[in-house]
Amino acid sequence: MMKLISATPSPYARKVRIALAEKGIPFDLETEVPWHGTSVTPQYNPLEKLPVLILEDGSAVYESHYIMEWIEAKYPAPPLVPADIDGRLLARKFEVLCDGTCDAFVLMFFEQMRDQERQSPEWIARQRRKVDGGVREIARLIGDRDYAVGDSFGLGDIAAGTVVGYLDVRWPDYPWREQYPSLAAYSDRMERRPSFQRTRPTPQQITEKVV
Ligand SMILES: N[C@@H](CCC(=O)N[C@@H](CS(=O)(=O)O)C(=O)NCC(=O)O)C(=O)O
Repeated sequence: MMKLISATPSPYARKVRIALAEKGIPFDLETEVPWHGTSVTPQYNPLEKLPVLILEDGSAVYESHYIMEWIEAKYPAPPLVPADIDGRLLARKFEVLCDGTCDAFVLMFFEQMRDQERQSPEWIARQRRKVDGGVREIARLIGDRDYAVGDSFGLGDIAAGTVVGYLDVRWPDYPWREQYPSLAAYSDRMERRPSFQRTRPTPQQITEKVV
């Protein structure tokens, strides 16, 4: 059976977990803290990042957007991207926008883990601007739509739903719900899907020095 290396808060890993659940693909979940010396992630990904999908032949598929593309290519039914090229491209654009928003948050999160006097306020402000801009654009694209792309659930919803679900867990004070009530209602609808309910993110304790 395939195995997915994951971490409890990871929005990137949650995308893959949701896709596998929506397609009914069985897999073993291996949860770890990739920041700890005990992490097995580097054995499978030279970039030392999870998620990593380990195939039955032992080979590894890594980088969440590529794992999502791999899953869609190998297990096309039910589709998570539209058949039309513009719909497919828009779904991928959502994933780029949402992954990038998470990336900026992660950079800010770890900068703020540094001793106060070693933190760069300029760097934090730059990353915060990207998180604000990313969430603003996600809210604009979603508007008051039922789904991110077209008229059915898919990759765009997985990407958008996981990034705001991640902010709820990692940055509970971030006021995106007050700023974007339609996005908040959309997120609440997504979180009612069984694939989202089974993959709710939770914080992890990082006990080793990372920065
Ligand atoms: N672009 C990567 C980002 C993955 C990523 O940053 N993973 C984190 C864990 S989490 O932030 O998703 O919880 C990681 O493994 N970090 C370890 C490292 O960067 O060395 C993807 O989309 O898969």
